[in-house]
Formats: sequence, C-alpha cells, structure tokens
Amino acid sequence: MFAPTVIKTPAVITLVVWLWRALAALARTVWRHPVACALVAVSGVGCYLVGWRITVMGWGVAAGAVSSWAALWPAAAVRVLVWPALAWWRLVWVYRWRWRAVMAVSGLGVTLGGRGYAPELVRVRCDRNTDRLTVKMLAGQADQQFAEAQAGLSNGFGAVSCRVFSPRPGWVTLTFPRRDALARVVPARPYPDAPTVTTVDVGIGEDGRPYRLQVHGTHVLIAGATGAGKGSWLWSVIRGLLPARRVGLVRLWGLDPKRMELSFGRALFDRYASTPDECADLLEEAVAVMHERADRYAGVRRSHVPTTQDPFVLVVVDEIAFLTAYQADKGLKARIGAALATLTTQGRAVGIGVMAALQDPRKEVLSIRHLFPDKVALRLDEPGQVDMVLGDGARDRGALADQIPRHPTDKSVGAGVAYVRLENRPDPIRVRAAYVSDDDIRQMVLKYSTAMASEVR
Ligand SMILES: Nc1ncnc2c1ncn2[C@@H]1O[C@H](COP(=O)(O)OP(=O)(O)OP(=O)(O)O)[C@@H](O)[C@H]1O
Repeated sequence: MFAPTVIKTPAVITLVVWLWRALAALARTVWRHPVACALVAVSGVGCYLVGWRITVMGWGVAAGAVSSWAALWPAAAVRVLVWPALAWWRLVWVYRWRWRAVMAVSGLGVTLGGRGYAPELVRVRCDRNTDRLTVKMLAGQADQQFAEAQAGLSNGFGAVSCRVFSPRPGWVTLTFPRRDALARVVPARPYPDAPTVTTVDVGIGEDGRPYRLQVHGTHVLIAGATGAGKGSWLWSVIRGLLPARRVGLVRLWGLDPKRMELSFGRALFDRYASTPDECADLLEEAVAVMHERADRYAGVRRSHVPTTQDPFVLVVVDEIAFLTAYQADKGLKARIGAALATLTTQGRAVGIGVMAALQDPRKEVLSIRHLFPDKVALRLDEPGQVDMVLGDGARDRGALADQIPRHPTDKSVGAGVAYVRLENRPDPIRVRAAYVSDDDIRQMVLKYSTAMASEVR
C-alpha cells in the first residue's frame, strides 16, 4: 500500500501565502475600483490628519463643486458619473450575485477534481441602453460555447437577449440590452452639414447613438422580407449622400426593376434604369467606367479618392433578384450577372460601389451574395436565412433577424430594424434605419434635384 509522506507546512510559509493573497486582492480591488478606493483612502487620511468634521465639510464642498459641474455639463456628467455608478451597481447586484450559478446552469462552468471553475467576470460597462460585460474565458473555452448558451445567459440575467463577441483570444464580450433603443420609429436623419462620402448617418444603433454606414470602398447587400423596411435603408443612404452629390463628389445610379421604390425619387439619380435591357446597359456602362479608371490608376494609385473629376459612383439596385433570378431572357441574365460580378469584385478600389436590396437571400437567387463585404439583415422569414445573409455563425452570435417583430396592422413595428455585419467587424450590430417617408423624398427632390451633368468619366 502506498501512502504519501505528509509534510507539515511551517506556519511562516502559510502566513506568507495568506499575506501574498491579501496583497494581491488589495491590488486587484484598487485596480478595478480606483474611484471608490480613492474616496475611502482620502476620507481615512482626512480624518486622521484634520479630524472627521473638517473631512465631512471638505466632502460637502467637493459635492457642491461636482453638482455645479454636472449642471453645467450634464452630458459629460452622465458619462463620467452616472454610467460608471450604474455599471458598478449592476455588477454587484445583478451579475456578480448570480454569476457562478448562471455559468454552472448554462454549462459554461466546469468541475474538475471536485473544484468548480467559471469564466471570470472582469468588467461591466453601461450606456443608456445596454450592459456590456467583459469576460475572461476559462482556458480551453471558445466563444462559440458562449454563443450557444446565449438564451440561458439572457434568461439568467433577466435580459431579453444576449449578444456574444470575442474581441481577442481568450476574452468575450456579452451585451445585454436593458431597454430597446430601437423600439420607436427614427425620423429621417438631418442632411449632413458638410458633403460626406465615406460614411453616412442612416439611423441609430442599439446604444441609442447615430449609426454611420460605410458606403465608399465597399458594397452593401440589404436583405429582408417584404415590408421589412429595405426602402428605409436605401433612402437613408441616398439622403446622406445628397450634399456630396450636389457638389459633384457622388453620382447616384438607380436600377429599379420593380419600378415601385426608386422611381419615387427619380430626379435624384444621375442615371436611372428600370427595364431589364436598360439595367443591363447601365451596369455595363458602370463596368466601362470602372475599367477606364483602372487603366488610368494602374501604377499610379491603389485606392480611390472622390473628386469632381472622379466622383464616387453608387449603383443602387432595388430587388436585385428581378435581374439575377427572375429574368426570363437568358442572354440578359448572363450580361447582368457578369456585370454585377465584375463590379462587386473590382469596383470598390476605383470608386464604384453597389448597394443592392433583396428579399430572398438563397444562393440560387443571388449567387454573388458573398461578394458584398457589408451585409444588412432586416426581418427574415426563417432562422436559416440569417446565416445566408450575414455569414456562418451570425445567428448564433445573436443576430436574431428572424425574430424581429412585425404587427398585422402597424407596419412600423420592427420595420427598418436590422443586424449589420461589416467586413472589418464580424460581430453583428443591431441598427434601426431612419424612416424616410414619401414626404421626405418629395422634399429631397425639391431641395436636391438640380439639373446636373451626369457625365462620369
Ligand atoms: N425605418 C422604418 N421605420 C418605421 N417604419 C418603417 C420603416 N421602414 C419602413 N417602414 C414601414 O414599413 C412599410 C414597408 O416598408 P418598405 O416598403 O420599405 O419595405 P420593403 O422591405 O422595401 O418591402 P418590399 O420588399 O415589399 O418593397 C412602410 O410603408 C412603412 O410604413
């Protein structure tokens, strides 16, 4: 029988270990809660040096100064005081309190050798609408496991949903909405003060702040079931580009095979096509512009900067499936398919972008959907369609586009709400596009449909 030797640990070693642990815990507490620790330390030193009465008076004066500052700069005060205080409160009373139990029940905690291990909750940050938790995963864990447990996590912490994003290996960010900033209709965004081309203010994000979509140097695919609000995305982008169009930095080319959407603002387009023949011709013209620019740029520059000579050309296609899938004329279909594939593979470097709307995201409807770097998924009919639009794993990461609500009579419920997956940011973001009403489009036409040269070199 083997019996290991029992060595008695000397008391001094035990004391050193305890002391070391206490110091480490103290350092960790100071690092994580510097403000609270500073308050305690300053109060202690004050009481010791000048007595508690003067210390309390000192705090009264400081509180008065902070209140005046908050009254003068309320936005800064909310950012610096309110959100950190709320984050601390929610860390202590919501998340830390239930952390180990929720981790264990949702299958993210493990027991090894009789000892329980759980991912470490490192930080909670709050804004007006969401709580963002920074979590250090257990060694050997993957963010995929958190994505699979998202329903359990949201139930466990009393949130309606949970989104998972891994900013770097070993770490994961969990986003829990506290209230839905996107529940209300967003009115059309104001025109930009200065002409802007690169990004456009299209609506608001889940954090309640304006959301800017990049349109230059990319291609955007907007997919959604009928009535999901694809029009509001198209028109919000067009609206944001109008000042730049006026000064000649942008040209808008519209392809409107349904003739129901873009025709309403026909005068805002430098080039417009609706019949399949016209659409094929216009796309081939865009390809010709692309080749001409590529010839000029070859060996001279590698990216496009919008100028009045070489403006950014945005080809807006409403219901692209009419051109790619439902087109009976095989010759036209092939021409259109080839032109679209050429534009989406080579156009962005020379300042030609494609923004296309689509109802049915299946591959047989749009075989080139993977050529669009940035994707927007509005309300979709089936869960399987989410990954078709946004890419593999997007739904597991919280892009529940099939669960965006709809109402039998109130069309505005959930309309315009979408999950956006960008090329440079793979975690889906929830955004609501502003609603550009028919009146808004009429005003846009009145304000911006000045006669313009449509020549684009
Ligand atoms: N961003 C929005 N906010 C609120 N309501 C909206 C928004 N976008 C659209 N709606 C409402 O939803 C209705 C349908 O919108 P829209 O026509 O843009 O959908 P769609 O996806 O283009 O549909 P279809 O493919 O059938 O043309 C609009 O008439 C409007 O009432």
